[in-house]
Amino acid sequence: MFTSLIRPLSRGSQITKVLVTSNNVAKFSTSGALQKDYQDILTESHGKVGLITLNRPKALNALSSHLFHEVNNALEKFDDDTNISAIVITGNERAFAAGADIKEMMEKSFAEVYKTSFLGHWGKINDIRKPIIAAVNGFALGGGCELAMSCDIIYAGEKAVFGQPEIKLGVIPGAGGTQRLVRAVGKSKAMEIILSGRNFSAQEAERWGLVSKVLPVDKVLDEAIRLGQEIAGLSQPSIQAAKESINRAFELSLREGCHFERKLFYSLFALKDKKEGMEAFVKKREPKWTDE
Ligand SMILES: CCCCCCC/C=C/C(=O)SCCNC(=O)CCNC(=O)[C@H](O)C(C)(C)COP(=O)(O)OP(=O)(O)OC[C@H]1O[C@@H](n2cnc3c(N)ncnc32)[C@H](O)[C@@H]1OP(=O)(O)O
Repeated sequence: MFTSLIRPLSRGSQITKVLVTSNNVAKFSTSGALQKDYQDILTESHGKVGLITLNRPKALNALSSHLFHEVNNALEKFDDDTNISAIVITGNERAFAAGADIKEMMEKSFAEVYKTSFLGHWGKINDIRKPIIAAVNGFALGGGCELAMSCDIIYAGEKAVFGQPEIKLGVIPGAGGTQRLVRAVGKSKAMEIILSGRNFSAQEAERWGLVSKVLPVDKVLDEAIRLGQEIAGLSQPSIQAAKESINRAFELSLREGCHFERKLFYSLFALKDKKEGMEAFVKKREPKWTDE
């Protein structure tokens, strides 16, 4: 049996009708939305912003391998789509994602996860060139917190709950949690959170620098899309260069990072957009970006 729903969308968005079938396969009825059928996610475009909604509500968006393969597929499609300049990943009001799917992992042996490189596909998100914004409401636990931290910017609803509770399952974070959390909040806080497995609030996450903005629950997605649209309105080669350079800060020494940044800065002088941006400033007019 088919049920239909119209998502409330922000200003300037395309209206997309989502048909949810009894086996939870979503189809999109307007042009501009992806034609690919997914089972565990929904995808839409809002102008130049691609939106991925995790959609396993009964399991609090637990990250099964299947769901994550779909996320990777959608991310790669948006990254290759010249009509898309920024990507937003969200869940629902109850959960962004309550972690990796414990029911899927429960029976897996060491030999199996090792031989099949169980989390091998997790790193694909790090190769996406376009900015990714996480719009987090509800639980962002374990792999859900790691997914949010793999995004470039996190906006959180005031009731969002973050945490790395893996220690309570007899394991440790496995998708970058021990590495990204310590870089975001420092060693002492990261140790406290990961060794105790205790959750923390959106307000704490903002205070510690993990989250860039805390918003009312019903405003998080709209604001994330609005930020994506703001970014999409700028020169895209510069946006991608800025993202690449900021991410290098996690891997290079300060000296190497500044050297890398300088080279990228010089390279942007080859762009028409550099000439346009500077000329527009001097002539006191709005720039017209061509992304060239
Ligand atoms: C493929 C990429 C994966 C990369 C992973 C990298 C390594 C990551 C490891 C992890 O993430 S381990 C998991 C960490 N997360 C948790 O430990 C949280 C588990 N969930 C909870 O503690 C609770 O569900 C909650 C979030 C505190 C909410 O509690 P509440 O009482 O409100 O709801 P529940 O009845 O517990 O849940 C509703 C429904 O959802 C199912 N569910 C919730 N979380 C998961 C999960 N992580 N995996 C599988 N299923 C989950 C839960 O079982 C319920 O379903 P039913 O049992 O009623 O069918």
